[in-house]
Amino acid sequence: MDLIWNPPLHEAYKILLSKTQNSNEENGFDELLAVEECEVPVIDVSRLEESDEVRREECKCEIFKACQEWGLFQVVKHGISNGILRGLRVEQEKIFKQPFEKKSKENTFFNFSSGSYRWGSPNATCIRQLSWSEAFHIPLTDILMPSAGSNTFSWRIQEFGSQVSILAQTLADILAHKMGHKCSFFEENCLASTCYIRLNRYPPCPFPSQVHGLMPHTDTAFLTILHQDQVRGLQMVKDGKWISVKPNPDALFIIIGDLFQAWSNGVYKSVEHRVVTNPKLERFSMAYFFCPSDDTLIESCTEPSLYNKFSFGEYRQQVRDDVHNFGYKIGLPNFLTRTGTTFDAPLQHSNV
Ligand SMILES: O=C(O)CCC(=O)C(=O)O
Ligand SMILES: [Fe+2]
Repeated sequence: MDLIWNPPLHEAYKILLSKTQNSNEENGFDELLAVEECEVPVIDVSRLEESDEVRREECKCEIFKACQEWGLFQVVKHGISNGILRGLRVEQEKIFKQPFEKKSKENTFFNFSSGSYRWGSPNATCIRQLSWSEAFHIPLTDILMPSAGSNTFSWRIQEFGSQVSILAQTLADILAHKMGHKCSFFEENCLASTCYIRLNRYPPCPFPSQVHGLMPHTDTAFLTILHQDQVRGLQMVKDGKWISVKPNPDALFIIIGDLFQAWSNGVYKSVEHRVVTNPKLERFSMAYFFCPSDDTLIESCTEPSLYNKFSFGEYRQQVRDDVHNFGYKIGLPNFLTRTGTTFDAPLQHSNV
């Protein structure tokens, strides 16, 4: 029997799962678990604070290279203390271990906007689109409002958010500078109140080789700063192949998102990633999405542009519409210009 805090994933997926078992659809499913493990680039960002310009430049070049070649890398010596990370992790566990009924009424019990609590894949039409997970996707504006009240949870979120936002601004400035833009764009448009925090929980899954924890997707933000626990699960595409990302408790993982790919005109890679489940262990992760306000216009910083201009709000709406209509996000391919090359859209979940 499911624990009272688990969302009813079994019940919701019963029909799709039994159809698959009867039709042997899983034979056509790529092997989720037998994926090679790999250590993604590790960058010591404490060098950015050093007085030696050569050391600072060396670090910036590593960041630039990782964003072009990987789209996902880890930073160590990032200055965010273990206390802050552990503090939020404790609160995260507490909030997920509330009864499902209570979590579903997030606007009543936790003062979050409705729609902040998400579970599974409500629009899935096939087994590949299922996600065995639940999440609180929280606009930071909800936490910063005076009406949010002061409780340990919101205090921990604010503490984490304010620290990682400094790291996000620093990385974004380096990436802008490397594209020849010494601009205040990020400082002006990506504010504390326009960013999002997403807390993920992946309950143990009885069908780990068939069902994703989080279906393949790219992140919508400029960049994501991710902290994951020791339980393996994150995988990314590298050179057309899925590889498993080794957890590192000392690191924060940086993931380039769609907005940076569009802004950099394809130089920085919004990398496709997914999470696989574990049959016995639950897994937690927390993500900070570095985003601008909805009216911010995103346009390529070089010509000819691969993508048509769009506002962040327009992009988010398109993602929501696609998820509603097709069960997955299409993302940047919707905005390609004639110059932009066409490619097959991967199946996506929505993190907007
Ligand atoms: O749980 C993870 O490791 C990744 C989460 C993720 O990709 C997301 O929230 O967008
Ligand atoms: Fe993601």
